[in-house]
Formats: sequence, structure tokens, C-alpha cells
Amino acid sequence: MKPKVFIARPVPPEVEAYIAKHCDYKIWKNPEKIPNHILLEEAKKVDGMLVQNAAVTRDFLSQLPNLKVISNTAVGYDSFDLDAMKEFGVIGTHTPFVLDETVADLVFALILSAARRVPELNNYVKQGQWNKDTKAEELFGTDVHHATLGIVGMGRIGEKIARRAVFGFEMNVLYHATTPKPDLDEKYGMRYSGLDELLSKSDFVVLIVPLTDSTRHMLSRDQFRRMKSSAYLINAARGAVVDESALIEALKSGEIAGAALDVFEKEPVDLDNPLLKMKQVTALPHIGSATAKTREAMVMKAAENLVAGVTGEVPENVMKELKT
Ligand SMILES: NC(=O)C1=CN([C@@H]2O[C@H](COP(=O)(O)OP(=O)(O)OC[C@H]3O[C@@H](n4cnc5c(N)ncnc54)[C@H](OP(=O)(O)O)[C@@H]3O)[C@@H](O)[C@H]2O)C=CC1
Ligand SMILES: O=CC(=O)O
Repeated sequence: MKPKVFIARPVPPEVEAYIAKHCDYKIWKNPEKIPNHILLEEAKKVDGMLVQNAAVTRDFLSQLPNLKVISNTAVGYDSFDLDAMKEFGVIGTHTPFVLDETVADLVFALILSAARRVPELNNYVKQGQWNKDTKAEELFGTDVHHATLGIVGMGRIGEKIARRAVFGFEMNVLYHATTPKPDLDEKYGMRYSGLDELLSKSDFVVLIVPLTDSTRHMLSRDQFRRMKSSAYLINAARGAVVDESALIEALKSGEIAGAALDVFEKEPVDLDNPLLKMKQVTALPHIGSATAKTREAMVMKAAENLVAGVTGEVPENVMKELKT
């Protein structure tokens, strides 16, 4: 008998065909996010499920004694209660590696947007403000090439950002992680530094760490005070790595020059969030990995992890905290 799985999001036909080969399955085909109560009811009937950043809480897991595997279609898994996953013996998997290059590209889109004021000046042209009275200085931005880039998080994606920075833009790179990476220092000519030093020396600070107890509000009032008033914050990690009210204050008071954000503490972001009213802020709807090719690769990877888990194999991408 084939294992039973629930796929809690639409998937491309080739992914469905792959799942069908190995499992009895049901798919949530509605493009709207699946409501929690339906997810719970479906999860009660299966051995494994594929989700996208579902809220996998202790309460949720406690109602699913037969569930063996949850495969997340994302590299981040901060919506999972890992202690409860361990306690209930559920295998959790995610989709690292396949999105690294795409997210690093987006980080450079954010850096360049902030530095060269791309969204702001796009509006300037479209709103008819570009006319004979426009002074050249009104359009000036900041150089990215040869500037100092501080990367907070030097994992899979951090390294791809460093490579682009060093070889593409000839930037001077500082990074912060839980431990130094001597092999990467040599490869990219970059340097490990404490967070405070990185903040005080960088022209651009990129956040690309997981959201955990140790990174929540890692950047708050004190950290913004350490940054240069000419510096830009780029957040491609998770909204809550930054204390958003402290960021708003830092931008209002000119403690930092601007921010480019792919992620927010509340998503979708509220329209009355003051960040959306600031011309020195670029805001994107959490699209780090959102290219057709990369999203397809992520869904296929998630399906492979799910099938491996429910057929008794060790999935390739078990969340590191759950590895035995
Ligand atoms: N905007 C978007 O669409 C996307 C966002 N993301 C986010 O980016 C995150 C990073 O992804 P990825 O590069 O694959 O992850 P990795 O696990 O490969 O790297 C994480 C890095 O963060 C560092 N880190 C963890 N905790 C701390 C801490 N307390 N202080 C300093 N550094 C810390 C790690 O340090 P060490 O190396 O020493 O362990 C590591 O270098 C994801 O978890 C996700 O939240 C990812 C993809 C897309
Ligand atoms: O935010 C996206 C992810 O893959 O994590």
C-alpha cells in the first residue's frame, strides 16, 4: 500500500506526477492559502504533508499522532516549533541550496535600488517630475562598487552574496556569523567581524540569517545608532530579525540613510505601516526566491524530501536541529 500524503499548495504537473508515482495523495489546488482548520483535518488522514511556511505549532502537532513527515517549501522554517517536532518524532525537511543564487541576485537588486534610488526615481519619471527644472544633483545616489558591504549571516546564501560583491562589484566585505569562516576569508578576501564593528564600518548592511531566538530583533535601537548615517539596511532574512519600530525611528531621525526590505514583521505588510510612506525605503513582497525556475526547483525538492520521508528513506534536507 502506498503512503498517504497531503499537498497543501498547488504544484506543477511534473511534481504531481512524481508524487503520484510514490504516494496516494490529495492536493489543495486553490491559489488562496489553505485555512488552518482544513490543513489540520487533512493532516489527520495522512503520513506526510507538503506545506509552505505553515504554522506548525505544538498544539497542531499534538492533534496528529500518525503524521511522520512535514516537508516545507522554503529554506527558512521559523514557523515550525522545533522542540515539539522533536518531541512528537516528526521529520521536518526544507529546501536549501536550490534558491541560493536567486536570493543573492535579489539582494543585489535591493542594494542597487536603495543606493541608486531606482524605485523612487522610477516614480519621479512616471509622475512627470522630470522636467527642464530638474537639477542633476536631485538625482544623485550612492556608489555600490568599492563600498563596504557588511553581510550578517555567512551561510549558503551569504556566500553567494559575498561572491557577487567581491568579484562583481569589487566591494570590501565584512561578515558576521556565529563562527568565523577562514576558508571563505581566503577565497573572497573578506573578513569576519563582530556585529558592532560590522555595523559601524559598513555602507550597506545585508541581513541573511534565519529567524531564531538568537536573531529576533538582532537589529534594534542600539544597533541602528552604531550604523553610519549614510548607510543602508537590506533585509532579505525575516522581518522580525529587525525591530521594525526602531528601524522606523532610525529612518525618521536620519540615523541611517535608507532601507530596502523584502520582508516585514507582519506579512502581508499593512498599508499604514510608516515604512511604506518613506521615499528612502524600498519595499518588496517577500520575493527572494520568486523566479519561476527556482520556485519549481523548490517544490520538486520539497516533494522529493516528502516522498523519501514517507517511504522510510532519510530525506536529503532534514532541518539541521532535527537530525539524529
Ligand atoms: N527573503 C527571502 O525570500 C528569503 C529569505 N531567506 C532567509 O535567509 C535565511 C538564511 O538562509 P541560508 O543562507 O540558506 O541559511 P544558512 O543556515 O546556510 O546560513 C545562516 C547563517 O546565519 C548565521 N547565523 C545564525 N544565527 C546567527 C546569530 N545568532 N548570529 C550571527 N549569525 C547567525 C549562521 O552562522 P554559522 O555559519 O556560524 O552557523 C550562518 O552563517 C533563511 O533561514 C531564511 O529565513 C532565505 C531564502 C529566501
Ligand atoms: O523566505 C523564503 C525561504 O525560502 O525561506
